[in-house]
Amino acid sequence: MAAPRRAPLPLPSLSLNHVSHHYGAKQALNDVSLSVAPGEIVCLVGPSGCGKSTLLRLAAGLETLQQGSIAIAGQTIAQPGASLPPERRGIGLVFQDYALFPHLNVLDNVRFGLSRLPTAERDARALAALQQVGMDGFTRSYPHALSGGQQQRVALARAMAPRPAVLLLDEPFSGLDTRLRETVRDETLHVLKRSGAATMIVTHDPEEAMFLADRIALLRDGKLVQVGSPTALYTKPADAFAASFFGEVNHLSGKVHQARVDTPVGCLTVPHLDEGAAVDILIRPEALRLTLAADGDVTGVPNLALVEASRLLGRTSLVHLCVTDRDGVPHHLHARAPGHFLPEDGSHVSVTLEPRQAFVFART
Ligand SMILES: Nc1ncnc2c1ncn2[C@@H]1O[C@H](COP(=O)(O)OP(=O)(O)OP(=O)(O)O)[C@@H](O)[C@H]1O
Repeated sequence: MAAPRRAPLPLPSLSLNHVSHHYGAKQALNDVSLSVAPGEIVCLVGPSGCGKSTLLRLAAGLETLQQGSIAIAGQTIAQPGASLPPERRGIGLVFQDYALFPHLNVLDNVRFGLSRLPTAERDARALAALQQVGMDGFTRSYPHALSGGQQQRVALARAMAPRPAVLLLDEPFSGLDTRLRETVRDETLHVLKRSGAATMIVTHDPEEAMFLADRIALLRDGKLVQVGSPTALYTKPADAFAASFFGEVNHLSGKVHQARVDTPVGCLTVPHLDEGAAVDILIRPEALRLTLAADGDVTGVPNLALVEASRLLGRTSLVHLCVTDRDGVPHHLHARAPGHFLPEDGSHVSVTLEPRQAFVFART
């Protein structure tokens, strides 16, 4: 019987293929391949200097491609020696500083990118884009009279008004204070999703990436470390760097014995690692579940820990613990408990380890 015919997968709106880039002797990107599907949001994250902005600038055409190729909707738009200029790529750009024209009002800022359309259509499109971001009440205002959040929304409307297939945003929220940033990025997420554009966002903030992204691309020293859903990067990190990048971790070390690794708070099974291998153990603070030990004699309490300090951090409590391994060596660990859980300094707790939030990697 013939196999059922499947609908062809849509072409990715943006694909970067084997892209490498040097600034003089400095290698900023090393063989990076990444694609963004229509309607998808991909966040580029990584520590400062890892090459995020360079990748975005290459996609935008603001940097000349040296190695690899870039395609939009399956058409190559850049390869070494032959590149379409930024304005002919069908890309919308939003930068950290919004880059609005100070001498143009809000409506004219948004109309700017629509010069090829008849006037009536230009106005209608610009207004529609401003409506999408809730700024249609400010058409006659000038950028200096707008707050940072309002300017950011106008910049987004300007980038979206020509209905580009690809939107590129470089640290779009970093100029906003914490409160405003949360509101604006929530609104932006919904606007971007409605736009249907393939969107690539550069951010150095892992939490922001987890909030916005359908997929996250984690870069380190110009190389892709891992690409996947926020859940995959958080729960199945590719290495110790990826595990530490998306949240605090406790670091321990150990050795594999009979497919297990012993820690002062319990055993972890590691069938994939070689017998005798030295390993790094990374445990998220929320993986340590605490139970108060009864007052008095605590001998025999499993995985006993001494409470050194505890602090309420709002929705969670952070408990500083001292645990002792089999050799009597003390280790300082952080545990995070939901809600209000503040055992007294000097008291004892029993610790249970949630293995899904603990990661073991062979030491390299
Ligand atoms: N124009 C340039 N000339 C020389 N080196 C550069 C240039 N632009 C970037 N670099 C270097 O290339 C590397 C990657 O820079 P890039 O700006 O892409 O990193 P990034 O991840 O965006 O960093 P940040 O988060 O700090 O903005 C860094 O080491 C940086 O110093």
